[in-house]
Amino acid sequence: MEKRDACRSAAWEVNNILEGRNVYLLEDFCSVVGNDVKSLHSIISPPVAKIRNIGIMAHIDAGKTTTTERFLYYSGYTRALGDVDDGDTVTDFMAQERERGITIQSAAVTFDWKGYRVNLIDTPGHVDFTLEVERCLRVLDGAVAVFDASAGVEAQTLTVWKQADKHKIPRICFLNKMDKTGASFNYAIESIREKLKAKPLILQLPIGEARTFKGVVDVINKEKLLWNSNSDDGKDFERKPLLETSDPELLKETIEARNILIEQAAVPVLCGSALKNKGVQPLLDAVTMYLPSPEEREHGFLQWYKGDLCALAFKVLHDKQRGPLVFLRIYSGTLTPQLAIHNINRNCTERMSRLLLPFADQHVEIPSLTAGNIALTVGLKQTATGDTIVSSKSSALAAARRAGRGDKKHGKNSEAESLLLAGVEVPEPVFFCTIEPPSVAKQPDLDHALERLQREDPSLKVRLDPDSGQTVLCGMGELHIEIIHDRIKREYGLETYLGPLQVAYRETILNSVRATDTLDRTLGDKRHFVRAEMEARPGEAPPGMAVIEYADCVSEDLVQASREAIENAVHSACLQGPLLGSPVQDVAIMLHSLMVHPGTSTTMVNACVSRCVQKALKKADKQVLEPLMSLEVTVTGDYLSLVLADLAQRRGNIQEIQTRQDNKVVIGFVPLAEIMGYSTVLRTLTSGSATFALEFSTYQAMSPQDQSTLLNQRSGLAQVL
Ligand SMILES: Nc1nc2c(ncn2[C@@H]2O[C@H](COP(=O)(O)OP(=O)(O)OP(=O)(O)O)[C@@H](O)[C@H]2O)c(=O)[nH]1
Repeated sequence: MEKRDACRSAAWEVNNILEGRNVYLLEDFCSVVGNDVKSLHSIISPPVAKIRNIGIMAHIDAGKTTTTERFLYYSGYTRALGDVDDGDTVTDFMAQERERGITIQSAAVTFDWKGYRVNLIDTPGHVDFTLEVERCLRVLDGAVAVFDASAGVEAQTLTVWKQADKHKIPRICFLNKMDKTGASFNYAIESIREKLKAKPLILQLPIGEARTFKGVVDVINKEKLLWNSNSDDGKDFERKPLLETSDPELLKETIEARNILIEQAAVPVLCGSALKNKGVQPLLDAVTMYLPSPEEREHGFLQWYKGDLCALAFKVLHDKQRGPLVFLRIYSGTLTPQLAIHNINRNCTERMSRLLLPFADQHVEIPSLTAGNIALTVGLKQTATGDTIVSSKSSALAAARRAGRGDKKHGKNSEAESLLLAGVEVPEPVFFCTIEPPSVAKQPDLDHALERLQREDPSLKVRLDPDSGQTVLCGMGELHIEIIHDRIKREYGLETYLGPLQVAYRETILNSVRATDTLDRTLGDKRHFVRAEMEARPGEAPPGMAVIEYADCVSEDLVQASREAIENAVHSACLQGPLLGSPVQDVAIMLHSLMVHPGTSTTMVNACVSRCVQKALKKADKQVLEPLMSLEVTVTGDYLSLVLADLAQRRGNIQEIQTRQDNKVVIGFVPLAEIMGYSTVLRTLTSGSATFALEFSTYQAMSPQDQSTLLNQRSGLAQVL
C-alpha cells in the first residue's frame, strides 16, 4: 500500500510539469485499460522472471501489424480490433501522428498477458537497415517469426533469421494466414526445414486450411481449440479433448506429431489467422511459456557492473513537443526520473527528466524501472542510438577495472572503447551522394535535420566535401539514402536535391616510399621555415587515419610542441588519397626529420607535413579498394542461365548454386559498383519472378585492369566536366 501511494504521488508530481499529449498517469491509465485493471505494482515493476522482451520478424505483408494489433486487443490494451485495410490500427494511428508532425513512432510497445509483461520491440526487415536490426536484436530476449502460410519462408525473413542465429535469439514460428487461399501448413513447415535449416517443433496442427480453417489442435494437450464463429472478435473459444470416438484420424495424427515433438530440440511452430482472430491467444501463451525471461539470457558484461546501472540506447526519436525520446533496455540497476546518467560513448553526463512506459499507443509516466525492462526516457539530449548508459563515470571505470581492461596503457579513445559494453559495431557506409537544400538560406535547417537524423541512425554519416563545399550523405544502400531524403521532406519540411549515388572507394599503398618537403615563406616581417622528411609504408590503420611514428633522431621537444599539427596534417592527407580522393587506409607514416625555424606558426608545420605525406602517397604504388557485396538470387530454373550470364558481366564471383524446392539459389559476391539498380535489371530479366538479397561483405583490391578502367572513366569525366 505504501508503495502504491508513493507511486501515485510521484506520478502526480510529474504531472505538474507534464503537458505532453498521450501521456497518462498510472491511475488514469488503469481506468483506460478498463475492466481488467492491472495492479499498480505489476505495471511499475514486474518480477524479472515475468518479463518477455520480444520482437516480431516477418517478410513484408506476412501479418506483423495485424498480429500485433490482436496482441494488444486480447491483452486488454485496445478496445477495438484495428484493421490494416481500414487504416485504424495503432500503427496507422502513429503514422498519421507523424504526418501531422508529432513524431511518436513506436520502437516498442508494452502490454501484460496473464501476469507476464511483454515488451514488443519493432524490428525493421530491410537489409539497408542491418545495423538497426542488429541493434534491435541485441535488446531482444526472444522473437516471433510470422510467416504467410501460403508463401512459407520469404527473402526478408531469411535475412533476419540469419541475424537472429548470430545473436542466438530463441524463436517461435507463427504460420499466419491459415485462412488464405493457397495456405498450406505442410508447405510452410517444409520451407522452414529447407530454407531456414531449422527443425520445426509442431505444437499445433490446423483444423482445416484456407476457407475451411476453423481452429487448431494443441498437440501437447491433445485438445482442439475452436473459435466461436458467432463471436466477432474471437475472444471466446472452447477447449475440447480429442476423443477416439469423435476424431479418430485427428487423434492419431496428433499422437504422431506429439511423439516427434518430444524427441527433438527445435523451433516451436504454431499456426492461426490473425485477421480472422484465430490462434493469437495460444501464440501469446507460447511467448510466455517458451521464450526466455531476461534473466535466462546470458550477458557476460553484467558481472562487471555488480548491480549498478547499465543500459543500451537502442532507438532515439524526436518528438516536437518533448524533444528527443530515448528507448533504453536496462540490463542492470534501476532508472528513475530526474536521474543523472553517464554516457560512455560520448563521455558526458546528462539528466533524464521523465521515465515512460510505451503501453500500446499511450505513454505512461512511471516512477522507476528495473533491470530487464524497456524504458522510454525524456530529457536525454546528447544520447544517440547505440550508446551505453551507466550511472556515473566512476561506475564505468570500476566496471572497466573488473573487466580487466581499464589498467592498460591506453590512449583516451581505447579506454572509452573498452567500456562500450553493449554497443553494436557501426559499419562504414558504402554509398554516398551530395545533398543540397532548396536555397542557401535553408542550409542551417538542413544541417539541423541531418544532425538529428544522425543521432537516430548512426549508420548515416554526413560530411562536407572540402573541394565543392557540398554536404555529402553516406549510407548503407540506395533505400537507406532514399528514406533519409524522404524523412527530411516529411519531418522537417525541406525539399532537398540529391546528387547521383556514388560508390565509396578506398585507397591504399603497396610499398614504402620517402618524400621531403620544404616550406619557406615570409609573412609580414616574419619568416616561417619548415622542412620535413617522411616515409609512407603499408601498415594496419582504419580509413582516413594512419599509424604515426617518429624516428629517434627527431627532437622530442619539437614533437611535443607540434604533435597536434603533425597528426592533424597526416590524417587530413589520408582523407583524400591521390587516385580518387577517397580515404586512404592501412598506411603507416614515419617522420624521419623535422626542421622548424623559431617563430614558425603551427599552421605552417601542418601545411608542410600534409604536403609531404601527399607527395609520399603519390610516389607509392597505389591500389584502389572497392566495396564487395554478398548476393543471393532466388530464381526459377528457366531463368538461371540468364541471371548467371548477367552476373558474369558484372564481375560477379559465383560461389554456389543451391536447389530449394522448385527454385535455384545463386550465392556469390559482386562489386557494389556493378550492382546499383539491380532490382530493376533482375525484374526485367526474369519477368519479375526472381528475388535477391544484397549485403555488404568487405573491401577488396581491384584488379589492375578494372582499376585502370575506373581511373580512365574518372579522368574522362573530369575532362568532360
Ligand atoms: N487472409 C489473411 N490476411 C491477413 C492475415 N493477417 C494479415 N492479413 C492481411 O495481410 C495484409 C498485410 O498485413 P499486415 O498486418 O499489414 O502485415 P505486415 O507484416 O505488418 O506488413 P508490412 O507492415 O507491410 O510489413 C493486410 O491486407 C492484412 O489484412 C491473415 O491471418 N489472413
